[in-house]
Amino acid sequence: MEFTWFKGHGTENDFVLLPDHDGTLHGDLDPAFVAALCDRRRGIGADGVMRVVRCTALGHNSPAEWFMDYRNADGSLSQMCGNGIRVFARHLLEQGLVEGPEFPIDTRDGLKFLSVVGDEIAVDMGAFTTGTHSKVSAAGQTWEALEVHTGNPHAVAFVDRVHDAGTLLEQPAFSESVYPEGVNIEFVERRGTHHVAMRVHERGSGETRSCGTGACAAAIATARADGAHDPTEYRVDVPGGTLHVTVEPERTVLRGPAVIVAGGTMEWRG
Ligand SMILES: N[C@@H](CCC[C@H](N)C(=O)O)C(=O)O
Repeated sequence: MEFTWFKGHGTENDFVLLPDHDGTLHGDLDPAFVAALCDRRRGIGADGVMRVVRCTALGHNSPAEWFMDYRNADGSLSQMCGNGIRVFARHLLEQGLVEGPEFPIDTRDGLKFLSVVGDEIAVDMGAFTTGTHSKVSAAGQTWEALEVHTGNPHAVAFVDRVHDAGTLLEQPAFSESVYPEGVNIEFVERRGTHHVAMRVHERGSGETRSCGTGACAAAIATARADGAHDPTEYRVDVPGGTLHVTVEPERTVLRGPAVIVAGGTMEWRG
């Protein structure tokens, strides 16, 4: 198989982009191929793959021209990726496929609005919901975690130090009755006023260096603990850099760096 590909990241949450403007590639993107592509030893290496496809090619009647078809490193689908969509937006801008500085992109979680803010890209993530508390465990410790949905499911646990979560090489334990479809788990440490640090174990990808929907979930849980009602911006430090999340009563806006670092054509022989 021959592909055009690009590689990009947002705070080191990294992705392979596969342009498939007219939607001919879909049948080839089986989970085993995606997992091989994302493998850091036998593939290009990434936390996820994004197929860049026109909404019309999918038969979607959308105000957006482009659809982000997102897959995790194990080949599973997710509804939304906050860093991925910002990298996807950078790709569209660099390739002249959209006119900036503001434009929509469609996702499995619906339409998202992107904007260029200086060197960074922001995404209006839209509505979120919070739910129940349940327990998560890692490195021999157990914490209460708040259920937050930012397009995909999250469990947010406040810890003394992000280091307390241990190596995160294994899946932290979580409540399968609360999260029957799996969950992204954030370990969040308070650093100061409107400032937290976060590590994340992502559903379908393991520990990653950042997670945009996770940063929003962490900021939502922190705003809730702070009793914040007005729009409040939180700084979220992740191992791969820094994200900013504005929490409003009905929605969040995520902002941070998003870059394309390589691209070319490949003949896949894996
Ligand atoms: N890294 C992403 C989230 C990707 C999807 C997630 N692993 C899931 O399965 O829901 C982000 O930046 O939001």
